[in-house]
Amino acid sequence: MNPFPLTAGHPRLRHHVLEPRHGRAPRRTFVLAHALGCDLTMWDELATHLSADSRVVVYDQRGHGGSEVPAGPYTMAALADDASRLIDELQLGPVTWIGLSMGGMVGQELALSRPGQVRALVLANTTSAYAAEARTGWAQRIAAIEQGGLAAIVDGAMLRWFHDGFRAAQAATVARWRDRVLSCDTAGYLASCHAVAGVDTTARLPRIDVPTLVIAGELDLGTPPDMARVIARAIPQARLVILPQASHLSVLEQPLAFRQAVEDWLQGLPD
Ligand SMILES: O=C(O)CC1=CCC(=O)O1
Repeated sequence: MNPFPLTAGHPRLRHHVLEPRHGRAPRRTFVLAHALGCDLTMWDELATHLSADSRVVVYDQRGHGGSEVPAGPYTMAALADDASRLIDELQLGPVTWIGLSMGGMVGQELALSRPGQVRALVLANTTSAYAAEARTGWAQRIAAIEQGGLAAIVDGAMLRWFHDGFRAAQAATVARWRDRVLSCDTAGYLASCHAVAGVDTTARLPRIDVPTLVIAGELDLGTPPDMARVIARAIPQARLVILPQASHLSVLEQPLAFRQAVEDWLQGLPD
């Protein structure tokens, strides 16, 4: 566990480094980036699994979890710059990036702005842009939080994050993630909404020239499969996998299927 060693003048980011359990040199290095309103614990299960033979870094994005909350609004470029600094300062070399939702947006921006830092990408439950109607939805969400705090939006988030069957069967998990949203720093969440609402990589995606796995949840209402199709069509080396019975937080709803999709894809890549 490494607390806060990042450069003065930039937000300190809570992060953990899991070294490979087999004790030898890491096969790969992964960085895992969480969704809006979540934190690094979103990856507990996948990170444990990947660290059997690889180095895995999980971190809290600015405004989230145990990381600093600089004044907003944030931009996707700033979030990608945070990630780039983390990779540099931990001397991770080119990494395999796994990002879900906001974490996938940061992954796109990082691969575009710092191509030397990314050797492969997993973009899960994410988008490269929002249409006008969805951007209005983000403006409404921001206004609702400014008026009523995170309590005003948390139930809507649970409906987008978890499908009906999961909410019924896994009430304790849903309650835990609901609490996680409510315990977010409100200013950090709001500042991050601005970055997410402004994501805009679609026209640049053809420049991403690393192997990319695009994962969608068939029931995802926040970033539906059509958004994943746009990304997968635009990135030359992309593979698209749509997970059945998965909504927005697909790695929590379908951890085995998510992991299997990643493993199958990794098998076709060089170490
Ligand atoms: O909270 C949501 O509605 C879904 C979402 C969009 C970006 C993100 O990280 O989560």
